[in-house]
Amino acid sequence: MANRQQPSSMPIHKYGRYEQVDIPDRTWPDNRITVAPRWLSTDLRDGNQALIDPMSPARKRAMFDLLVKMGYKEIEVGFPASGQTDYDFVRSIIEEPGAIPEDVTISVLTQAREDLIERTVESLRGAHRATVHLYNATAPVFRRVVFRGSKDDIKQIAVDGTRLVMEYAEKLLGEETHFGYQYSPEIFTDTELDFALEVCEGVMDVWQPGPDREIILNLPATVERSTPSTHADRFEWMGRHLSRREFVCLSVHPHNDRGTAVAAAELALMAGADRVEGCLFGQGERTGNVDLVTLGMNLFSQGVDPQIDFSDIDEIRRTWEYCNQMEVHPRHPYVGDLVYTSFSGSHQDAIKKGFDAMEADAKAKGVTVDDIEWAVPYLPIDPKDVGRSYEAVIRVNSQSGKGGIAYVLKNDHKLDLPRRMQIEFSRIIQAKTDAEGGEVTPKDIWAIFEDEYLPNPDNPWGRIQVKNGQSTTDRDGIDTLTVEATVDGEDTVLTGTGNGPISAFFDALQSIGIDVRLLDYQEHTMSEGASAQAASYIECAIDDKVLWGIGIDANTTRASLKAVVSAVNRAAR
Ligand SMILES: CC(=O)SCCNC(=O)CCNC(=O)[C@H](O)C(C)(C)COP(=O)(O)OP(=O)(O)OC[C@H]1O[C@@H](n2cnc3c(N)ncnc32)[C@H](O)[C@@H]1OP(=O)(O)O
Ligand SMILES: CC(C)C(=O)C(=O)O
Repeated sequence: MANRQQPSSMPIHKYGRYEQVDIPDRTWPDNRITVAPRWLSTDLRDGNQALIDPMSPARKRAMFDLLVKMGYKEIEVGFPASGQTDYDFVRSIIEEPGAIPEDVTISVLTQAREDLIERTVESLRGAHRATVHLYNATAPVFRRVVFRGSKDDIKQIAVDGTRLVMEYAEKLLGEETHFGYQYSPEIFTDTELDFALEVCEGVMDVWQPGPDREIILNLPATVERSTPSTHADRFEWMGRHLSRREFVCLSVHPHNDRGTAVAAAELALMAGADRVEGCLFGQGERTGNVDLVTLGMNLFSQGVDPQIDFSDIDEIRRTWEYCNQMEVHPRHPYVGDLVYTSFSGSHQDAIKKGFDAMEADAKAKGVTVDDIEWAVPYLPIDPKDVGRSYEAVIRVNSQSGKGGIAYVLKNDHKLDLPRRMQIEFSRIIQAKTDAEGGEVTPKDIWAIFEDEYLPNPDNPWGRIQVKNGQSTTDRDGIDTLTVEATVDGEDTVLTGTGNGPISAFFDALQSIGIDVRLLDYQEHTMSEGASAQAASYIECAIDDKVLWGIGIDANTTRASLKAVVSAVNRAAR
């Protein structure tokens, strides 16, 4: 196959290849995610530490309450030794009765330095469920550049740090605190696997995990540098080699430097991870932490309960935007303004047909559309499930076709245009978008439709305005129609006969020199009940023109006569 790409002048010599894992009998590709993992939100820690303007106490509290309301049971609430703001926030939620629900565990991060550990553990006094999360970098470049130490020195930092956490917890925390421990070898993904394992084992030897005493080993892709598949290989390798595996909660903490954090988290779960750390909408250092909303909604869209409530996604977004003082991108999966919207014709056509088919399938089964499997093309989930309406599903511009325009008329005005009329009207809209560019809103579409097809009582246009009509049918089924109308500004009475009101009206129109031939006729009710309106569509040949008219009325005969008038007036317009 020909590839005409040419070498670029980019300085590729500056970058090394990421090392693969030797694990030919990997099993993760065959696994599926069938249940939600444990989630930890680090919005208040990793998310917060990446903000230009870190959250104020009020913004932190709003974020905490949102996370609790959504259903997160593990929440990293800060880095209390970083300063007074984080410390005070942790104290405030512990001290306020009921602020932290019984089943929610708060977690706090610290470096492996004694003074910081003491202050960190102290911040948790009185908490019901709390975890101290200790980290130190283990990756080669950090050993050399940051700590300037050997592997043994670096392992010792982790081991000593763990011992100090236990000592201070023993000293400062009472019986009321169900105390947990988490350790992270920083940039796990750049650390030699056997060394990462050795450090984790050293930490476990101190903590002594066992029944009712789990340890969380969190393996961060602090900077994402490999493909998600290699990331998964590393998780499978660790899962196979860790001792005391049944007491280890293996946690994944991807960042999004390559833009594949979501995939990295999902593949790590397939490779045995039990828990995911991330932030809402992918907030976090640089390109962000993995996006917990996308991960949760990906599960939902596969029929797996994320155990998190995303049903009011716009409220979640509003709170998030207030807390972070940032905006969610319009293309952000599941929440962006444009993610349930199609502009292009073929997408809109398929969406409209999809909605119609859903309705028909549900009707055939005698259930509602909410009871059958979602199958609308181009919409991975039903926008209604996250609190969105169908209003924005189709938006019309120069890339749109008849299906989209017909969808708007059906959805907003209950008008189910016949196919050839859709084509006719979409040409009218197309002429506008070609001439003016930009979007044509549903309001614009309706205004154009009304102007094109319906009488305007304030400013009547066209040769004929019908005021009243009466029809009688004789024993042979012949209709006689009498119509009071204004024709070219003159009040007049038109009479005609035919084998139905429409043909009688055509006959009446012959008397004023208008020759109309019926090509197609369709009608439908627009709503249920006594005050139901009907819409009639008529396609006729008038002189050398073929065009459609529409009539809307509570009475179907009147609706059909109005449709004829609509077509006749359009022909002369
Ligand atoms: C990957 C991550 O996201 S990790 C979390 C990072 N988050 C944050 O750093 C936010 C909060 N941090 C802070 O407020 C501050 O860094 C503090 C208060 C914790 C510490 O501040 P300072 O004492 O001024 O130290 P500073 O931030 O410069 O840290 C560098 C020192 O800590 C050491 N260090 C860095 N990480 C660790 C660690 N995990 N364990 C032990 N020591 C560490 C470095 O080697 C360096 O030591 P040196 O001064 O002897 O060279
Ligand atoms: C502290 C650790 C888990 C971290 O935030 C990272 O490595 O990204």
